[in-house]
Amino acid sequence: MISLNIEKTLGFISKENVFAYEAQVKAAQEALENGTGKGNDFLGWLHLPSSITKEHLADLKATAQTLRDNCEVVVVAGIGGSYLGARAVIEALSNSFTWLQDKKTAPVILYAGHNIGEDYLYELTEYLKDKKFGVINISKSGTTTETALAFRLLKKQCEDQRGKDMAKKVIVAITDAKKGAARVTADKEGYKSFIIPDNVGGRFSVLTPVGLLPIAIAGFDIEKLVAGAVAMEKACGKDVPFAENPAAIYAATRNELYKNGKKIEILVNYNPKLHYVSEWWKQLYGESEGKENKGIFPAAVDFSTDLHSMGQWIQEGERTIYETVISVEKTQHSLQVPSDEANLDGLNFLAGKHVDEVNKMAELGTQLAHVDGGVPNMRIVIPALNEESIGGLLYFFEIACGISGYILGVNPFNQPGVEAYKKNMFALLNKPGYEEESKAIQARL
Ligand SMILES: O=P(O)(O)OC[C@H]1O[C@H](O)[C@H](O)[C@@H](O)[C@@H]1O
Repeated sequence: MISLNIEKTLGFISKENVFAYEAQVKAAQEALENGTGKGNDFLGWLHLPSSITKEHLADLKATAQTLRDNCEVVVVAGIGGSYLGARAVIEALSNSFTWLQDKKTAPVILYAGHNIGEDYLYELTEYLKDKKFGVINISKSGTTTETALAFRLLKKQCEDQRGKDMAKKVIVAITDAKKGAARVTADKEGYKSFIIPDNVGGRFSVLTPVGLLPIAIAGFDIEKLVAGAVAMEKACGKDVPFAENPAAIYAATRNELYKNGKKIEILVNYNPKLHYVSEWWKQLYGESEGKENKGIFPAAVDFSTDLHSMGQWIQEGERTIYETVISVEKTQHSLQVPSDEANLDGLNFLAGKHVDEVNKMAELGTQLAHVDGGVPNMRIVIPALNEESIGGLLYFFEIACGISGYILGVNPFNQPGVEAYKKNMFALLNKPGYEEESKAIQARL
């Protein structure tokens, strides 16, 4: 189970003021439960973990097995909420060098549709030329340009290389039940498909097939992942007293920090495998709260790596930041620093210590230094990088985000601002239906 400690924020804000949010948190929890708040048509994630059935997981696992049996490589095509959750979990749980290992226990998972890089796509398609590969086409709207473009290339390549029949077997669609081009294509081509429920927004969809299928293909236990989320659904439930509810405390603390001029939250990890959990978290909080000219800016660093690049700014830059550290209690493997008679590097004071002991002292030393430098610090501890912990962590951030957004007074479940760039891009590319916008934008250039 994860735990949250806010002690090191309390030199900057008072516990009393954090606890003064109790009523607002309660109101937010009730609005979520009763569906009476803003964006209430997007609350399908709230009790999603506990509503996932064994049959659904079995269906996902069977499809995962088909791809595992028939593919050396699986390309996950998606962007934003249709990509980051799967990548976050897969990278958190995978061996860091998995793609370099000769003996593979699962297909290599690659990603596409999350950029419009010509070189990226060229190099990907080149790499896939002699590979038995499959594709998961993930898009809630079914019309996202980045994903659709990548899928057009990959679909053709898969059919050309593997034949239409095999392509049908190893291409899976995860999209809306009825609308969008991805649905039309899946139905027409007869792909196996999974539905993204209407009431679950992209950034809250990691525990739908959007996340679960790629995670299962990568060889991880989706039952345990969901069980971790179910446990957290209970631990963060609306009837859990404020002081014992980590999501309530996190939501209250970050709002109080924001009120006190801390406009940027830096999510910190001390384990490179958590990099994409931070990327996922950035979308979750950025799209949920950054609106109406309000919202904490979600940033992230990987320590100790970034202590050697961003450490200076964090220690002594503008004091508008606070840190939320994700600390992993136990490592998966054991490695000790060897002793060396010559001690030329002067490291014998570390001999016999586990690498993680050094890491933990880096973490503690950094926390104290940053607090001394004027940076409030929260600490989330997860037991280990395993399915249960990660499932719990993801749900914890989701529920805290819903509460936090309601406290802030915004609709945490829409993202109207994302359309602005798309409109301009379509106008510039002369997309049919954008004739007026094309004329208007051309006049501005
Ligand atoms: O799943 P899709 O419809 O393809 O959307 C993918 C992503 O892109 C959109 O522009 C939104 O900003 C995100 O919230 C969404 O997760």
